[in-house]
Amino acid sequence: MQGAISFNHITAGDKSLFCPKTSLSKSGSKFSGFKKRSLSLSISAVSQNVTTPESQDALKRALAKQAVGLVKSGMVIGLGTGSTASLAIEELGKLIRQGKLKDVVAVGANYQSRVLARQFGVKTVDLNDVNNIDIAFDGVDEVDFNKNLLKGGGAAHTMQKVVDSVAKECIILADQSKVVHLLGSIFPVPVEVLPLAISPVLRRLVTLGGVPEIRSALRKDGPVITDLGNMVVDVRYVLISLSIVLSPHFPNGIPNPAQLENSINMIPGVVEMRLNRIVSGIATSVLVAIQDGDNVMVMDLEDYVKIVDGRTDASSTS
Ligand SMILES: O=C(CO)[C@H](O)[C@H](O)COP(=O)(O)O
Repeated sequence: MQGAISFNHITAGDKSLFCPKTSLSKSGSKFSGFKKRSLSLSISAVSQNVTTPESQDALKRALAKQAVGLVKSGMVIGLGTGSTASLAIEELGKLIRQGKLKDVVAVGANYQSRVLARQFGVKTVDLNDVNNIDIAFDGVDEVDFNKNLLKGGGAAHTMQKVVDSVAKECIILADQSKVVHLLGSIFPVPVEVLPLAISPVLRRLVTLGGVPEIRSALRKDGPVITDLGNMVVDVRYVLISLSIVLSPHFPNGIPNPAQLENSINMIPGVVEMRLNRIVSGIATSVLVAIQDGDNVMVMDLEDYVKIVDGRTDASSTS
């Protein structure tokens, strides 16, 4: 059947999870311990929209469970920030409390992950106390089909990038609402900036074609100040909507994330922005969770893209 892909059915706890037959890990051990049976997935699953916060939470929970299933005793784990990474920390804590994992320590990228780790019984160490990180888990605001990542919705991207890049393996957890054709389609690009350099940086961002806005805090007057004491500027690339002429399907978004990341990170006063895929010891894996009727499925981004491509072919031939 065109657009269909074969999956293994994985049962984990009280939820039904699914994953593709392809392994996510070079070690090939990712899905050990799960019960498998075969399943055929219709392309209709990827066209469903995640519309309720409840269904999105279910996808994030499934991603979290899948991710911590990769952890082995004795590992050093990198903890990202955001609601998805927080669920992974909670699930990791459960496995440690149940005695299924021993001697696991974690490096939290930010205050949020360190606080949650302590709350859920995950021992934390400083990044400077470890020689390497075995696996890092992190959420994402947008991910494109080439694993380019737009992060920083929680103003935490600078240290996340450091932790993720130190990790031998970095697993990005994306519910299906996060997968986009072009980065910047939904979210602005967050740039962490030294407060004393804010004006010159804003001017340079404008010359690069962006429309920058200093991020304001919600429950504090004035700007968001990051864990590192800096400001965050959110940049929209409305001018890039000129790409509508070249690419009518993607009226907005960033055609070349690596180039834009390099240009912005070269501006003096910019601490960090994060668009480009992470190049670490082992290539980043992106797990995507999708809703298929009552079931939640978790798969590699590559397999998700295959399904989307199937949908494209099917509609273009109908
Ligand atoms: O980059 C981040 C924080 O700076 C988060 O990973 C990103 O915002 C995703 O968050 P969530 O899992 O809550 O959707």
